[in-house]
Amino acid sequence: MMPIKIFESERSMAIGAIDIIKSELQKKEKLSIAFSGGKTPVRFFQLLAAEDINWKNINIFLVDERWVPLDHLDSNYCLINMFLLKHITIPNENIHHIDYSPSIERSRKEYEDELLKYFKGNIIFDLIFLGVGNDGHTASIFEENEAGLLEDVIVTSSRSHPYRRISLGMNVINMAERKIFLLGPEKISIIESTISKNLPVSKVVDPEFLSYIK
Ligand SMILES: O=C1O[C@H](COP(=O)(O)O)[C@@H](O)[C@H](O)[C@H]1O
Repeated sequence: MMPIKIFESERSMAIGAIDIIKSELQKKEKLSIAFSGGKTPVRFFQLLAAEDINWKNINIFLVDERWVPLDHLDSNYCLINMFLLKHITIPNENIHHIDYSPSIERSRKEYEDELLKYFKGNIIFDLIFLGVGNDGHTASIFEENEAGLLEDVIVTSSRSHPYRRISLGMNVINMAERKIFLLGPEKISIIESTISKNLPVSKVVDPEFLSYIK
């Protein structure tokens, strides 16, 4: 059984996640945070947007993205923008999205270069918020994407999911100071079975799991 912090409701899980950001902000002047997309973090984004936070001190990054334009409804950036970014006051330069460039390799490289520039060569996020798919994928790292996992930013795809993807590599995820999974109640059994099945989520070292009861 993996240690999972279980909250009473989706709202209290979101508040738990916000408290992590606030407590890190008390320790550090500036924070780098990478957010995942998907349905699970929507409530978290909505409540976070209403918080009194000095966003000038936070740089926001994407954990992963589908290779689609930023205003495409399947874009993770589009979702984060809809529920968080457009409701907060944050300098444009603090938002680091994964652009839809003419080739996917160019999108990957541009994002990698941006990360290397921001982190001065050593990509160590303060916080990474992760999700898990029903098939045990995390970020956009699927079971079939064993190759290239050591690179900082990778191009991935899956037979069972639409679009090619761009994702932080597992090494970069594991270098982060804290890796926090937000899980709907239906994801608990998935998490519990990932280790025996060796699914991508089981490769995250020292993860923190937050979930809630139905
Ligand atoms: O494909 C993705 O799915 C996961 C999980 O999404 P959810 O809708 O089941 O919460 C997400 O973490 C990832 O960012 C996204 O690209």
